[in-house]
Amino acid sequence: MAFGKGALMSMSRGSICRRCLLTMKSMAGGGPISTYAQQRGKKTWHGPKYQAKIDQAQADWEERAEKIKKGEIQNTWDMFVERGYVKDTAGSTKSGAEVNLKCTVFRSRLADFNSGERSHETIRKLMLHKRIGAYTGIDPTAPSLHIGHLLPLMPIFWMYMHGYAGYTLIGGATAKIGDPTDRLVSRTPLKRTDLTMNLTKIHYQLKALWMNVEEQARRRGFEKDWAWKRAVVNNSTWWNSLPLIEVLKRLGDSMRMGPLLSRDTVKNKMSKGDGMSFSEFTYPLMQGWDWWHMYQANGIQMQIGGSDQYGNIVTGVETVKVVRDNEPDPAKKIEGGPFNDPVGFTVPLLTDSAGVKFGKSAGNAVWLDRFQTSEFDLYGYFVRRSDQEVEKLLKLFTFLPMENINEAMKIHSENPARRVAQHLLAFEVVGLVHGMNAAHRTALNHQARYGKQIDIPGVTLRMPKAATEDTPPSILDAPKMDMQLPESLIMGKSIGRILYAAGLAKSASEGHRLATQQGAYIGAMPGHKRTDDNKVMDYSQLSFTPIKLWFPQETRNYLIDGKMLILRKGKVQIRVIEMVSDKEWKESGQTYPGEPGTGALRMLRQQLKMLKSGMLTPDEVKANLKNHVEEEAPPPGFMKFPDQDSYAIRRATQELMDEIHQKEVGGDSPREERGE
Ligand SMILES: Nc1ncnc2c1ncn2[C@@H]1O[C@H](COP(=O)(O)OP(=O)(O)OP(=O)(O)O)[C@@H](O)[C@H]1O
Ligand SMILES: N[C@@H](Cc1ccc(O)cc1)C(=O)O
Repeated sequence: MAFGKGALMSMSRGSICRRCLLTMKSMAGGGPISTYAQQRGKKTWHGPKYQAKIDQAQADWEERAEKIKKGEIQNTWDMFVERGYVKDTAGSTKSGAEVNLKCTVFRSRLADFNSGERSHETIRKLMLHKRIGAYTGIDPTAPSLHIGHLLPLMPIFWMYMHGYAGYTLIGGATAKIGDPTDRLVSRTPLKRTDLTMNLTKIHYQLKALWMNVEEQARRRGFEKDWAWKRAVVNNSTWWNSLPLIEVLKRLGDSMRMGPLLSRDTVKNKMSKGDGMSFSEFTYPLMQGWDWWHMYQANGIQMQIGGSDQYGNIVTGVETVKVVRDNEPDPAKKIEGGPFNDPVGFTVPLLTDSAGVKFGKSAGNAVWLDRFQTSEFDLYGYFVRRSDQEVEKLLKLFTFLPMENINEAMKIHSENPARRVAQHLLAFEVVGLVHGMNAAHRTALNHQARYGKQIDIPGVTLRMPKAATEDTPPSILDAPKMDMQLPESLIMGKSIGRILYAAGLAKSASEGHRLATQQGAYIGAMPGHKRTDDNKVMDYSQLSFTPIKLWFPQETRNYLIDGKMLILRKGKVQIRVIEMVSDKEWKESGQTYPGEPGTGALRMLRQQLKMLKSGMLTPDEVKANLKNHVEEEAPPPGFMKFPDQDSYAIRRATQELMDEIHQKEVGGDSPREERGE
């Protein structure tokens, strides 16, 4: 929240002390519009238009709080409790008593907070008064999110739809250490290329999820306004440039060893497990520092996690307060107190039928990546849930209002065998994870496969239009991101050919065009110059730089760990390419577009051979070629192949056409007639 003149004037009603003024400003502005600079009272001036937006957002928030108080709308926190999202809460108001309540205007609001009350109540009031920001973090220790991750993400998504800031964090830095929580044996260190692959895939998965959240918000009638804020962040962004001395001074001096050593994870791992490394021991402090970073930079005052994260969240609350209160520069100090203290909560753990936490470590994950768990299987998983748990899951995993859930459960109870509630749940989850088109398509596929009419309350199933060439590529139906390509291509061929082979261009020449027009990107440090030694992307932090037309031998400079290349076209078409030896490539039986001796060229030569030997007639050859030839009518005596740009293909086509001509009409071939 900035100190525009207008805001200051409108704030000057009553006698507000400076500290309360600051608190009030951050309270109303909160997540999206209050930053560390602003909370610590640094005056930033905005233009009148921007200021008007801020004032409007603040007025809307206060109006909303009034409506909640009158019982006209529900406090978001109460909704969380009602739907079963809240397991344990963290953060208390003890420091609230320290706030100086001299001013008259603000006293009543601050008085809402009682010193030492339960964090549950504090959060409720905080969410009433302040547009806070919240985050949940995920370490990219697997190549996909799974349905267990959706659980802490759901309250983040709900908060976004209700006007709070929703942040999703990828732990590029923390994944290098590995969270030791609840483990007796340390995690196997991730290979650098695996970490890069995982974080690239999870980054785009989260982006797709957020797009679907927007779709769900529209579906449910939430009106998006200027103050809504969401983000996908990676903690490598700050850890890669954070001096150790700053962490030790701001945090290390004040954190006491006693409480850290007495944590169950530490005690158990040391006494019953394989011991604890120093970096594992500091993991919760890293997570806490993440929170501090986003607290001061983005107004993120809340952290949400699965119930196994409770200890880390409690340590995080402490970390944020300690680092905040250790600010040596008085001008930068952020006030403590009920409006500014960090709070958090955990969601219950989603378990399988044997009561085991769903997750990658337990090996029972249901993945959100459609190439790991198909849309059909994800739908099927939710259709199979029992009658006892379906209502609970509808509350947790859908944005359906409670009235709709109650109504659906009523219809369900009339004939449970039809599994109406389960189909509603499956339809909504597939809609959230893969988009509404996928939800309709998958439900209809289920209907066709099992031959039973599916009834989903409030939904008329429709087959979505198939994507066409002209439909802009969407992140939701993007092809598989990870692929392999052989060394001879990556190390020896032009970048245009590589783009073609990776499926990012329709032909090698389009690949070249992309490279000359800088329409494609490579995973690399941004803004490098041709002479830079270190162009390679940091393996824990995704960064892109436009591809230029370079010599084939240049591509090797961009290989991550000598064997991985990341390419991007547009915003969402990504390929994470593992370079394999030519021998491995051959053994795998794969081919890539434009591969010498494969595809069109090989087929053309084969057909020519068989035509010449009389094994095939000209009509048979034409029929065989049909699928390979481009749609548009070719000029007479000529066939157009998609990758005709290649000289070899052009030549082979011509030879074949000549042979067909000779066989059909005899005499000279068109080429000979033309004297070529
Ligand atoms: N089954 C689950 N139920 C609820 N929350 C979960 C579940 N699985 C993961 N989470 C939460 O998702 C967030 C990220 O979890 P994390 O990256 O540790 O995934 P994970 O699959 O639990 O990993 P691992 O099994 O390796 O510990 C954490 O807040 C975690 O508590
Ligand atoms: N420790 C969390 C992931 C996480 C990482 C960094 C954070 O800031 C927050 C959460 C987990 O393993 O589940």
